[in-house]
Amino acid sequence: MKLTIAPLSNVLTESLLSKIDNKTKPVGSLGLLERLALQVGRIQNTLTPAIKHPVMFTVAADHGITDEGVSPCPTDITWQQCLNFLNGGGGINVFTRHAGMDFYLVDAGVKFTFEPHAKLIDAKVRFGSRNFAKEPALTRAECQQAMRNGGEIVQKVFNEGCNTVGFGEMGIGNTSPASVLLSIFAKIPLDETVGAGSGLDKFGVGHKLHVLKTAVEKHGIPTDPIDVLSTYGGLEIATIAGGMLKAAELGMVILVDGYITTSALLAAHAINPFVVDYCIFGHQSMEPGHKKMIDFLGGEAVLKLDMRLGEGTGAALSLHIVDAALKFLNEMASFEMASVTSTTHIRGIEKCEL
Ligand SMILES: O=C(O)c1ccc[n+]([C@@H]2O[C@H](COP(=O)([O-])O)[C@@H](O)[C@H]2O)c1
Ligand SMILES: Cc1cc2nc[nH]c2cc1C
Repeated sequence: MKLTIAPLSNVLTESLLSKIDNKTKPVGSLGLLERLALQVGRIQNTLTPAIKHPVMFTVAADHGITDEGVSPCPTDITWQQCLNFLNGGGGINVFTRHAGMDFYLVDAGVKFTFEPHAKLIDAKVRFGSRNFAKEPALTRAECQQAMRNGGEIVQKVFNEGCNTVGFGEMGIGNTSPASVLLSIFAKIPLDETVGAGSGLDKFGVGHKLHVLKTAVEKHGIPTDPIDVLSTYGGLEIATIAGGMLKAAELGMVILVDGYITTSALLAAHAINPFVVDYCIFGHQSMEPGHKKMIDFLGGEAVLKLDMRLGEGTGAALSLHIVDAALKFLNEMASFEMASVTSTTHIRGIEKCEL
């Protein structure tokens, strides 16, 4: 994979900060909205950033590790939910419509043969990953193919005028690979990364932890990030990682969803750390490891809504806030325009009395 991701330029940082500080408000009073406006302004290298033709990719795949009883859900739910998405009835359909985002379901490796559909992108590498309790989940070639596929789907929407891409996923069992990736990339013991996923009880979580520990003892910890992703990852995770790297290379804004999507970012970050500069963490999921991922990557979540659905739902919801951040930057009056006495020379909350 070609790696030409530029770190964010500082050329406009001072001008953006001064534009933000000159809005008719106490300095810093729009909090995270100010940080988002600055970040997107720097990503797009403009004082008037804007979201254009935002697209959500919900990437789906099945996981051989479900043979070990690590999920409370039947694996058929993966393909059944995919059909639900294609019919427009999933949570992600509702929230992408609400956010004015285009939606695509990407089949990276579902154990099902779908009929062609306008909203379906066929990027199937194989019918599910292998059971990594027994053998590596993917070959390196399969993993790299999935990453290339992710890059290609992003390139296509970019060519069509999209500058903001959201990633979400669907895949029964995929909190297991996500927990292993968190443990390996952030160097956190598995005991602290494994959680309930889609709803395991404490005995189920104990079993999942045992399965994952045994698997990591068997295969060890590869030094190359693509080998980590091949051994323990999944096809949707690899596809998303490749998509994120391409989106950053193209200077796009990346909306990151929950636990599994962020595990893909951990892999992408291990390949090129600058990818994170382009990422907005849509929400902080209820899966306890998600906060650890965001902290490790030095990010902050836009929303905290006690959600743990995945699909891209948290990323889609966060677009409203990102949009509001860009609107204040573009539309709010400056002190000069509104003939309001400027307080921008006053730094520190205690002195900002408007
Ligand atoms: O996005 C999250 O933070 C999240 C947290 C827990 C579960 N999920 C969803 O639940 C499924 C995986 O859960 P599990 O228990 O089967 O590993 C998968 O389809 C995910 O979209 C998603
Ligand atoms: C119904 C259902 C919907 C989902 N969406 C993402 N993961 C899911 C898991 C289940 C079980």
